[in-house]
Amino acid sequence: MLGLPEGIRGCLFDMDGVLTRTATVHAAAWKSMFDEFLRAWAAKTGTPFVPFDKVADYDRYVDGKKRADGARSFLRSRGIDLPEGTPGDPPGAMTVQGLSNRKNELVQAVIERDGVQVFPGSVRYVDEVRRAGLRTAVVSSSANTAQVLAAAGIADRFMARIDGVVAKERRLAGKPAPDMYVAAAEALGLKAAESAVFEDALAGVAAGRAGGFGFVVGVDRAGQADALRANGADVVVGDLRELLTHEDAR
Ligand SMILES: O=P(O)(O)OC[C@H]1O[C@@H](O)[C@H](O)[C@@H](O)[C@@H]1O
Repeated sequence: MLGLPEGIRGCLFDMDGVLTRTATVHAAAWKSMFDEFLRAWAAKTGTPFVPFDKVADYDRYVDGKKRADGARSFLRSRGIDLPEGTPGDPPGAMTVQGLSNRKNELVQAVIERDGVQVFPGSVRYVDEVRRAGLRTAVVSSSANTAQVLAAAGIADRFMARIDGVVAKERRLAGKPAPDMYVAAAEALGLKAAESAVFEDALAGVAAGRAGGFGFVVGVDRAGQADALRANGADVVVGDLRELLTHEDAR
């Protein structure tokens, strides 16, 4: 048993923090990039340097969102209005795109250096889902999704992938809008009501609720179970293995 309601025929998995241990890599990269920037900004404007909080600021403004959306959202929280710039801006330039490029440089360096670890309970769960004949997709805001899935060795477990690259090509709104999840259900030939969403980010469970999905599973890796519920999770687990009955989980 998969711990899902009757009528669910497909599972839509977020990647960073649900399938792979990469949410912490992203959080650390956001912190390095923003702290470099905030120091320079404080010096330039003669204001105090207040560092990026890897837990509170990450969860509230950045987690689960497309890269530039996360950058804009955090800067807005500090009342900082930077020009948008262009995707070719040098990493670290004082534009939304320049800061986003710097963050990506840091993430890619860590992934190349350290590789990618999976959550074994999640891989086990995906395997049980497939064994039960349900369809599977990955829905990640990350433009590095293909690379991360390949490095983790789990790419072939998913029938569809809607990620940051696809969202850009198809002009899909990012999480918390439901559009990426809706596109994934469509790619699997399913209705939202027949699909379950698996998410560790507040923006992600909000997307699941907004899209009217059949079930939204919040995966609590950061001690934010109540916030996951408040934003749209029907159930919250610490690890996907908890959804399996004892028999399956052996
Ligand atoms: O910068 P990338 O790899 O395109 O990823 C964008 C976002 O992808 C999300 O999956 C992560 O939760 C965020 O932390 C990350 O910033």
